[in-house]
Amino acid sequence: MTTGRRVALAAWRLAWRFAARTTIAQLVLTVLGAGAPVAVAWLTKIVFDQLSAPGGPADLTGPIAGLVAAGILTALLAQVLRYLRAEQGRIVALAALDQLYAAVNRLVGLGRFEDPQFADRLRFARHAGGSGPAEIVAVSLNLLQQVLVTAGFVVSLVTVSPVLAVVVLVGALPAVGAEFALARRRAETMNTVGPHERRELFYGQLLSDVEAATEVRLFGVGSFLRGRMLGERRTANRVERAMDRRALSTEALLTMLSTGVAGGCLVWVVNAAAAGTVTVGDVAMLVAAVAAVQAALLGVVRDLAGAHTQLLMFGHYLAVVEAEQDLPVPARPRPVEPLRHGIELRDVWFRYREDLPWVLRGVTVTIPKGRAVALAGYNGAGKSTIIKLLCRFYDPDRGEILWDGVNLRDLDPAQLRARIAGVFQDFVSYELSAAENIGIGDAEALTDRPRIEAAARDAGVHDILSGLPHGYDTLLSRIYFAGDELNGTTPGTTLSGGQWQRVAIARSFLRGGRDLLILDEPSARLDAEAEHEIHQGFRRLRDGGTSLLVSHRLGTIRDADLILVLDGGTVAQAGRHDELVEAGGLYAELFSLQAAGYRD
Ligand SMILES: Nc1ncnc2c1ncn2[C@@H]1O[C@H](COP(=O)(O)OP(=O)(O)OP(=O)(O)O)[C@@H](O)[C@H]1O
Repeated sequence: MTTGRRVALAAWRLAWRFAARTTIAQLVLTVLGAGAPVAVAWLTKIVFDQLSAPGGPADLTGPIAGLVAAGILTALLAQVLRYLRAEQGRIVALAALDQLYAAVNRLVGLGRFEDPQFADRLRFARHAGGSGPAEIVAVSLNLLQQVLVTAGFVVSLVTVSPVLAVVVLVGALPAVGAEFALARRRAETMNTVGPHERRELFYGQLLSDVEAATEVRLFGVGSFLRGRMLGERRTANRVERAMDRRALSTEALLTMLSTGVAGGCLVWVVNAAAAGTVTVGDVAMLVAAVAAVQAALLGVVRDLAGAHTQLLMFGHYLAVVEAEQDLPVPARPRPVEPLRHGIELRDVWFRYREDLPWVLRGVTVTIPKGRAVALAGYNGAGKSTIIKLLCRFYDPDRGEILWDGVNLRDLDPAQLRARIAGVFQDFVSYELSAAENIGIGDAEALTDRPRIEAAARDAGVHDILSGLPHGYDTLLSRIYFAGDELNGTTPGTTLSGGQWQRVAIARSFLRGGRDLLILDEPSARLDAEAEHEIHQGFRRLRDGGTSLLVSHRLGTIRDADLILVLDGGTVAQAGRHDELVEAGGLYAELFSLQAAGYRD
């Protein structure tokens, strides 16, 4: 099956599954709608023939009543069809949107999100995927209508002159070919323009993003970014302009061709009527038929061209919805049991892509249950990478990671992650209420205010949040209005960097009792007193539990049971703080540099 047909069938299947009734209703109205213009042409012919009949006109009540009924039906059908299309569009778009984001959520790893081609597909899918199925159905029904109209008029034309029927049909062929060629080019244009539009959007967002506003102003890079953004737009415009010019010249030629054919037919039929070989009614029929067949055929071609673009867009949607997992997930995963012995990285090699250098080169370490392990090392040494591998956002290229001896690849990633709590270096500040910002750490606790407040207390942020204009219900956002009943339309409030970090920490406290606590620079933005308090909190939280802490502030990891020093993609040193300081080497060097920094 060709890709186009497969995509069209998928769109129909979706429309059928979620909006069968509106689809059937449209189908019926489409067939009725196709009969109306043919009936009007025949009734007109009858009226004209009767008027010019030698014995004077017969009773015209029937044909006239038929014409009035056909006129009313045509107008009504168009309106009802428009409503049904919109309704079907709403129903199917909702289902398509749901399926799209369910598919995005299903992706286990992070790899696809970092793939530019996938990002482009996702953008197209988001943009057109929702409306795609309904539009494809509408285009298919339009096509059906045009084909029925054409067939009806061709049969009618044959009764006047079979030759003319052939001339009208053949005259439309170049238009069919040209419009198809244009459609293919339009699709290529969209693919070329896509990456430029994505970058244009990125620069536009930077220029309007509240987070970036400070640096953009301080560094005075607004004009630079605007220049880049306009550059991308200009490139996209150049490609689109070339396409539009080609379309303009082709369509102008096609219009002249169809007008020529219509004119030729008219001259012939008028001469034939003058010579008495055809009736006045035949002239009326031919004029209506030529116009209708040309319009219908051009409509068919344009619909097909439109369908081509829609199919391409919906093809991107399907590609996302049907995307295979970036990481293999076992059909029958082994249950993730509570950690009993520990997590082991065995000769782990990893790089983010084949064309990028190795980040980890044979890392072998054990994180024993109930122990606090810390990772230290230069920037870019691979500390966060180890954390991402432990959460199975990526798989090692070589070697394995074992949870009590079971390879992470054999576990269900969602179950594995349910056993992990953590604060990430690049934690998210959600544009949600303060309570939701914490509650999101454990979906079950989203409405459990006492638990949320207890977590906030442990993270030292309870007083700050309860002092906000609407307490925990305050929207933490600088860009959205709080639109709910409680807050009316007042703008949201935001927090300082350290306060946001405490909220992220509270989120992790909400997940207390998990088997593994991961802390990647959890206190980088905190003041000294807060850092001290928070680390006390972490100590309590990890007491008896297993934790992995990454911090450049070596003072915060000195009481870890095991410190691993990463260098050059391997574990260069391992031991307790005192042992490492005594042994000399990288850790001792980093520690004495930091200590000197505090003394000087
Ligand atoms: N998503 C990614 N795609 C490609 N390369 C990446 C990606 N994430 C990290 N890297 C690269 O992998 C290397 C290790 O990064 P990682 O974040 O693990 O270091 P780190 O030790 O945590 O550093 P830091 O102390 O600065 O946080 C770096 O060279 C980085 O550029």
